[in-house]
Amino acid sequence: MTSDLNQQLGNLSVQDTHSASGNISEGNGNGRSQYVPPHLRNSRGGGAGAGSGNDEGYRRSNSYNGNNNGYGNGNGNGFRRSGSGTGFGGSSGSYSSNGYGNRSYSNGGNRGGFGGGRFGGYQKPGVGRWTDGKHEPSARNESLELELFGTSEDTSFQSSGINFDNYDEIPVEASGEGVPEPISSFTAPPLDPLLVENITLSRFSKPTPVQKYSVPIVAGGRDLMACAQTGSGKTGGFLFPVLSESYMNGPAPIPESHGAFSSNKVYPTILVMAPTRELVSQIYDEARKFSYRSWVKPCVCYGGADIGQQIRNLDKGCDLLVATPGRLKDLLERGRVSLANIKYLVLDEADRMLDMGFEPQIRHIVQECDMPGVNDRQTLMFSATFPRDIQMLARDFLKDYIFLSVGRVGSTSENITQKVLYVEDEEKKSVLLDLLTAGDHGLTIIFTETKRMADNLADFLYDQGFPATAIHGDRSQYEREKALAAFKNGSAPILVATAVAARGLDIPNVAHVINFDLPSDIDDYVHRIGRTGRAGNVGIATAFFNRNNKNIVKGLVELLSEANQEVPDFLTKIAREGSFGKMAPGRGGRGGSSRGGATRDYRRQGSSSGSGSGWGSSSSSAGGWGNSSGGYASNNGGYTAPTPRYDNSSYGNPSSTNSWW
Ligand SMILES: Nc1ncnc2c1ncn2[C@@H]1O[C@H](COP(=O)(O)OP(=O)(O)OP(=O)(O)O)[C@@H](O)[C@H]1O
Repeated sequence: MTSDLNQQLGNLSVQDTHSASGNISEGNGNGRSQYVPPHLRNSRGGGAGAGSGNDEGYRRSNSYNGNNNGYGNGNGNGFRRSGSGTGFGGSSGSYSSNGYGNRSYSNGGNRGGFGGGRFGGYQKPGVGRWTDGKHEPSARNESLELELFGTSEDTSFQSSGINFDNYDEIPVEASGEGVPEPISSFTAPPLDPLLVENITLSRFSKPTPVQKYSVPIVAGGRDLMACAQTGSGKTGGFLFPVLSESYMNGPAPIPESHGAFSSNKVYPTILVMAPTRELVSQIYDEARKFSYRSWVKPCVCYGGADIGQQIRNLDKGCDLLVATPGRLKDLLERGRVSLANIKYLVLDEADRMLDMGFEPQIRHIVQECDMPGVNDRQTLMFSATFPRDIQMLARDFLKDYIFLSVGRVGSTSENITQKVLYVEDEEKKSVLLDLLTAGDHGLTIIFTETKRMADNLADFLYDQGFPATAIHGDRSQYEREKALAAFKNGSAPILVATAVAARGLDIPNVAHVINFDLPSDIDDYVHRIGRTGRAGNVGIATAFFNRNNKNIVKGLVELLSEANQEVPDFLTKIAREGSFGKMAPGRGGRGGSSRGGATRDYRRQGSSSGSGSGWGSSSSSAGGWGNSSGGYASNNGGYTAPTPRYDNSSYGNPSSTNSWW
């Protein structure tokens, strides 16, 4: 695949030139020679047979009502998520909502009959219980297993790739007092046997580095801030230990002050917060797998969806709540959720949540509601990037924590072959078409900076005969789910996305990520390209760079170098051009210097790492780049210190007034 790309890029002749125009559309001899670049169409008297032949002709409005394009509708299921995986707890209407799993019936702190005797012995398939201080897993259920775990042939499930074992080579740094020894395999003990069975059903044969460390850290009662490369199993990194411990220890008793029969309120043991709907849905799907047959019932809540339905699902019981902060705040205000029993608080993509302006909601949820204080819960933060200022903020949420970094903080996986092309804005569509035409890369995600451009580009590609769909914050939840489903099932193998799809999404077979527009923050680049090259699979990331992206050039050069990727000459040259002190700080800007030093465990700044693993000195390349108190990089490269880069007015998703997403 990589050699295909190289050949393809060679044909494009854009690597080392500042002008990619002119001959790109001609003479690549790849079977789409009739294609005329859109920006040249008028001058050439219209399209030569490809697509609609006019730039104005992007037929589709934002509404995407689905009847003019066949976007992914080949499967006849109307893009609805299949019942599997997103059933919100999925029980049929036959359960009464009161008391089903309601811990107010528990006895002496033990979870009451979750599906147990209170229903004449009926136990919902795949749902265990905690009775009299003991965990009673349910019997196995073949059809549910098939739904949750699929088969090894099923390509809609991510399987680990040829480079999976290479994760073991990545240097790990764990700082903090008393770091426990990592585990080396999924065994019981130390893991709970039921969890090990579920891991086996998931066809995971050995833990990734972040999982190896997180299991004993959490088992030892410690808090954790974990930073590991995209696609390296962070979700399991928090789910495995918190589920395992929960299976062994059961739920906490409901505080007496809450009354014995506080109906209509759930008391989850585990709370996972993440920034976007798609991500919380995905975490929920994973939680369903690993909580199979256990007493732990997962639920998911996010904005933009019917809150009534979510409340009805909560009423059926909720032990592990996965939520976006905005919706959770709403549910807390309505008195439907109590956090009094939280033993484990997980913040996934923590830096992004703060970046998006979620900090007030998160602080409210964590510090001003009824959640146990920092000393009475365990708190885990996970991301592939941890800017220094986010680490500083974490001081309020974590206690005596272990800072774990697998590889250099914010680094990209070597499983991703990165290419940077110099492409002027007006030439991007041409180059994109040639890239898409020249290779069959499987599923491709194309990132744009604005929602408008995402729509525009999806329409353009569609008109050019490329089945594309779009996902961004202005689309309804239904449209977003529909687009993702069409992308996943391959009926629209090109997804044009804004940053809303940049984080956490784990879609099998994404072979190519194209940064049509580069982000203004290098961390965002790291997450975007991380949609490919996951779980040891290989992938390609191509970026269109021009002088408008100068603000991230230094971070980009550093990233490419440390991931052993080719650094094009034009990039090195621009990076040397010297005026960077004035520019937006890119990665380091949210708290400091450049990529290197600013992002290690801030508690150890200036000390040596002690890992002896080539992890090296800390703040090597500050270079007057950024400043330690700097604000967020704004879209246009200026500083706008206190303002969140994204407005989160609706579901914690950037608002429609902000054209970014
Ligand atoms: N131990 C394992 N063995 C095999 N596959 C695994 C293992 N752990 C996780 N995976 C798979 O690897 C893929 C990536 O995992 P995950 O989504 O947790 O990555 P991540 O580190 O959270 O990435 P991101 O930073 O993008 O959120 C998933 O498909 C997951 O099922």
